Amino acid sequence: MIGVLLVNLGTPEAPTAPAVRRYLREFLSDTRVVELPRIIWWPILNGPILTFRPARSARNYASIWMPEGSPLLVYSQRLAEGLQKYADTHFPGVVRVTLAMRYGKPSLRQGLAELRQAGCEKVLLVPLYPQYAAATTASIFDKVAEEFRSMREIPELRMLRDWHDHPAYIRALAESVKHWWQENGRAKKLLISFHGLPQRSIQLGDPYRQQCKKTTALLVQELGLQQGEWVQTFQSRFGAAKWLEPYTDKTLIQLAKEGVEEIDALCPGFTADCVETLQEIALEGKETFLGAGGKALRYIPALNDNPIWINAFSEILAPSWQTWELPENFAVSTQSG
Ligand SMILES: C=CC1=C(C)c2cc3[nH]c(cc4nc(cc5[nH]c(cc1n2)c(C)c5CCC(=O)O)C(CCC(=O)O)=C4C)c(C)c3C=C
Ligand SMILES: [Fe+2]
Ligand SMILES: [Fe+2]
Repeated sequence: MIGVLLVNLGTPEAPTAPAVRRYLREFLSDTRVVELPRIIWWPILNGPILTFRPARSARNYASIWMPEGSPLLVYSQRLAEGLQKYADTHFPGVVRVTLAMRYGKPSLRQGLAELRQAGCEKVLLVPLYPQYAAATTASIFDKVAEEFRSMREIPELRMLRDWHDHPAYIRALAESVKHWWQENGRAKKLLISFHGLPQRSIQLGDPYRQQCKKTTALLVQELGLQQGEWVQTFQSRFGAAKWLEPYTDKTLIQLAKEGVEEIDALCPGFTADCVETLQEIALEGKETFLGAGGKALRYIPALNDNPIWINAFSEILAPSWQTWELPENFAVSTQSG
């Protein structure tokens, strides 16, 4: 059996200040995420941040919480189920898909244990981030390696490091945007917003900005957009340091001032909708844009569990299954739906 371990960031267990505090404490204690010396960071984290941020952040989560739970978890889980169904149809008995979170639950330890119990000697680790950053992708790898330290027999491991320029990912994004335009109409401007990163991370060697740029270039080409019909930005600034620019919120204000009336917003770096897309862009971003004189900002949903994406993602993952010990004479086809 080949195990596919999908891993996303993690999310609070409830939209309440105590649950958000637990989540932020684990997340923001990761040295891959905040690269400051602990002697400087610890008092800031345990002082102002964990005192004031949980309540504000909990309100943001409450505004987007689903009956089934946090959108990030709900959509990631549905994606895992969709991929399992695909695998059961095209590679029966060969692939076991499960979801884990880097922070919180379901934990990476649980995910690895589940795959071991299912008899997977091979594990394909799939961080759910199309663009590589040390803060996200490498942090997942670190945690998996840490879990391995307490295991006698570790599985054979592969990692899908990133897929920022994979044709199937670009096609899925373009198709989902076109489909959305058909149903909802189309604004003259497409805002393409990625999660930000401190500028220092790029200076230290993260390929993240370059990969975001490439995703955008390929996507606008696939959509046939001309200069002026799109703009790429970075959102979710945190703390006082300089983050990647242009900032999404400042760009929204500037566009409104320039007389742009309608914007469609897409966040291609997020495979699952979450507080960063549903609250920060669809709610707060819209408020910012309208407050500056814009008329409409319409958020285009993330790929989530869109069947277009489940098929495309399977196409991205299948080569690993195919080349990684399938039963002999196993007929492989990823072409048919
Ligand atoms: C403090 C530094 C942060 C870095 C560096 C960072 C990088 C980074 N994050 C994502 C994806 C997501 N981030 C999400 C939430 C979130 N991110 C930070 C901080 C950093 N992120 C915080 C404090 C939070 C929590 C929300 C808040 O309090 O504002 C989420 C959503 C989680 C959810 O539960 O919905 C995602 C997804 C990427 C891709 C990335 C680097 C490229
Ligand atoms: Fe983040
Ligand atoms: Fe945010």
